Amino acid sequence: MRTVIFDLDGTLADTSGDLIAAANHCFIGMGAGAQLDPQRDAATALRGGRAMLTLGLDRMGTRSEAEIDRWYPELLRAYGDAIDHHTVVYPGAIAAVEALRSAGYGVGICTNKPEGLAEQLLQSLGIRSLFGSMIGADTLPVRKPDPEPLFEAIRRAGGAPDRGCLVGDTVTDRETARAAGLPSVLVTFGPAGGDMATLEPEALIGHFDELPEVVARLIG
Ligand SMILES: O=C(O)COP(=O)(O)O
Ligand SMILES: [Mg+2]
Repeated sequence: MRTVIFDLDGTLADTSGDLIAAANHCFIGMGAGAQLDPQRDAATALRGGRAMLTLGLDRMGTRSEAEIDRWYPELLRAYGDAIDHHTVVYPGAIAAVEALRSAGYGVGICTNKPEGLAEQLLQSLGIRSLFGSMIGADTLPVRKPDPEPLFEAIRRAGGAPDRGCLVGDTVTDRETARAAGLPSVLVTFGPAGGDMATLEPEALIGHFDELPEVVARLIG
């Protein structure tokens, strides 16, 4: 079976608002006040918790790996407590996934969010059952850009590892697909959308309406 694997943050859903709220909770806990702005820092948020802590601690002038390690668990805890207050699925994402399923493709998720939080978010958005597989950052001993989580997401969705593609929003997704020898589709509707073309993916989409046709062209 041909399979389409999706990244989660910044691809299927705009999770930046809840991620930034969790990071700002940490900076307030450090006594420094909110450091990240939901609009201006959205692209950093979509690169994950450690990227947000790095940026905020840089602004405070107190960045260290030890401080990032110390606050990362608290960030995840705060995020899990309010995971779906601001988060929205991108326009057309559900319809595109349903169209791919109807056309006979397997669909799954490969994210660098911890698996438990990714499951919680997908459940609360009501979209978990659309996907035949879900591989998170800690599901396997390795994470993206290692190709193995992508291969495993394809296998668990019932597909063949040499007949799939990855839809994502960052250089990490591009590198994962390249390492797997599979085509990537990058979305341009997110906060870093303007930079996607420089990564030279096999395809770019500005709206999910374009995805079924692009997938058919790339993997048949
Ligand atoms: O949390 C992250 O590091 C990014 O998550 P993603 O892989 O779903 O974009
Ligand atoms: Mg992403």
